[in-house]
Amino acid sequence: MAKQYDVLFRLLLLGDSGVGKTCLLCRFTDNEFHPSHISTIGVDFKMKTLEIDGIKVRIQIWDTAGQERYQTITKQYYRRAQGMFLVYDITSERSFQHIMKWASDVDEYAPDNIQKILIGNKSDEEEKRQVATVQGSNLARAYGMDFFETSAFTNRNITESFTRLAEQVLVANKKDLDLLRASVTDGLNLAALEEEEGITDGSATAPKSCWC
Ligand SMILES: Nc1nc2c(ncn2[C@@H]2O[C@H](COP(=O)(O)OP(=O)(O)OP(=O)(O)O)[C@@H](O)[C@H]2O)c(=O)[nH]1
Repeated sequence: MAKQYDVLFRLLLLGDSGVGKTCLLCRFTDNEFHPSHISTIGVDFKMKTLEIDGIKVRIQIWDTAGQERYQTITKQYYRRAQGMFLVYDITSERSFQHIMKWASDVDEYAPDNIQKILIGNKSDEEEKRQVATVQGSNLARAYGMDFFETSAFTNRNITESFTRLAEQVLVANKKDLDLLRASVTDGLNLAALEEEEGITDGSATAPKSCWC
């Protein structure tokens, strides 16, 4: 059967509990938003296929629990990720300060060539803002990351930020991609490699299905 995609990448959403990781994912994959906060337990994932430069990129996006008690579980997922979203809530100074801790966890547990993007979510809540846009962009610059202010509520910058991270991962894995382009069979294809490793099912540790 013909493949539905050329490459498969794994991205992770990290950040404090309540910053909106699940909502960002639901908005991106299902274009839905729900106002209640049901904390993710462990990890869960959703998939979406994008076409970038003629390449069909299947992205598996892992939504991790922000709560401290799940950190031992969630850190086990860092190792096989190619890209990370570090998410804070623009109405929570505390969640912004914690980005440094999330970034240092990524440095410790993720692969060296991991791609990162900083997200300041809930940009629709301007009247409650505690973190200025310039603070976000300065931090992103200090870490060498791109930066987006998003709103899962209004759909602001959602497709843009997911597409940007997927593009960065593509560029970072250019060598594998060149092999993919050159290959005449599916044997060299990253997606096939992932399938062989049996990771395309939804068997997460303690799934909270996206309830959106
Ligand atoms: N106004 C506004 N509210 C949002 C936005 N994104 C998420 N929320 C709300 O913030 C709360 C938490 O959202 P979640 O997506 O469940 O947060 P989370 O980061 O996944 O939380 P954990 O699973 O506990 O780590 C919910 O009440 C959402 O409706 C946004 O862009 N704007």
